[in-house]
Amino acid sequence: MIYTMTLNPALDYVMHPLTLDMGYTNRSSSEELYCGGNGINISTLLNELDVVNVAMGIVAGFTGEYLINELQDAGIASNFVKLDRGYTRINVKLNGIVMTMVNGMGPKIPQKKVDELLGRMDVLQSGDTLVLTGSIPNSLPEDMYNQIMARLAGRGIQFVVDAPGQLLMESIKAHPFLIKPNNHEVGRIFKADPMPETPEDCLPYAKKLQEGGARNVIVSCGGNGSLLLDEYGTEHMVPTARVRLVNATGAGDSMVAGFLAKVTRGMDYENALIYASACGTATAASKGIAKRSTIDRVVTALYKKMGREMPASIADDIKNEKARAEAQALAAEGNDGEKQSPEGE
Ligand SMILES: O=P(O)(O)OC[C@@]1(O)O[C@H](CO)[C@@H](O)[C@@H]1O
Repeated sequence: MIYTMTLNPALDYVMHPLTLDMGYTNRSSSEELYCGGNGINISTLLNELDVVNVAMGIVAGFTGEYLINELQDAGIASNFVKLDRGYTRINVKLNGIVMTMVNGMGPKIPQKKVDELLGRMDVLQSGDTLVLTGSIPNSLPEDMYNQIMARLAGRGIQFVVDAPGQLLMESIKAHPFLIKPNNHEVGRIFKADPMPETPEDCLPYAKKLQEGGARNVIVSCGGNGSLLLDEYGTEHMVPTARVRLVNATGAGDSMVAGFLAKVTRGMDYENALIYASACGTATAASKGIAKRSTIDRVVTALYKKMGREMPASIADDIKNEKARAEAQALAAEGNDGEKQSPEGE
């Protein structure tokens, strides 16, 4: 079973301002509200790929209630500790000509709620995967991820960490199965000058992260593709399919979800990376986290661009999903027909 941990979840309020003038009232042309926070995005995409998972974390207030209800409606199992005060943050994403984000700080978390969360994690068993991702609220210790991994150490649980800067460097000491920084994060960690932009540029830094303890290191490089330095020392580099950018929020999380969805079902690392890259691109081309139909389209385009044959398991999956969607559309048409018939009896 895959568990995702979001210590500081959010509702992502995406606004589309036509202009953005600091110091003036700006008007948005449309808005959307999504459940967010890295772990929740990963759970959402795993669910889209029919991978059963549990979203864990800490929520508060009316925004936390909304989040839990939305996850439930989407069929995602959740196990969140509820705070007695405060509210889950609302992160504002201003999606104009350039993307500007203002992420909230999140509620204050008392120690007794941290203890409750740690206690709930005792359900994890050998063979489970725990994804630790996203920022840690100010009121929690900086080494929170390490505390969690230390508590669960020796139980045969695989850890995946996607965290910024020092948090990531601390986490790799626990030998996580996978980490996934992006090229800029890697550049900042190692004070690289110039910034690494391509998978090739990132390779020396991925090696350092592996030397520090991480087993598999994926570095995403936006439109320049991605790199996986796997635990056997093999380097995999994959380009990105070309799409029209709609909203990059959650693209990195979608990569992690796509990779896990495939490796936990036994796929080799190279093809899992290609699939992961397609999931990230599909989300960048979507409003919110990508739907299955977009992922299937992007993954097909990416294999074509690479001039490679798609593994049979992915091709079959796409065929089955297409047949399911067509059957569903037909059934819906049938229902509409019934409703429209004026006096059916
Ligand atoms: O403030 P953090 O925890 O660093 O990042 C949170 C966040 O920006 O990351 C996700 C995208 O990865 C969004 O859903 C969410 O708003």
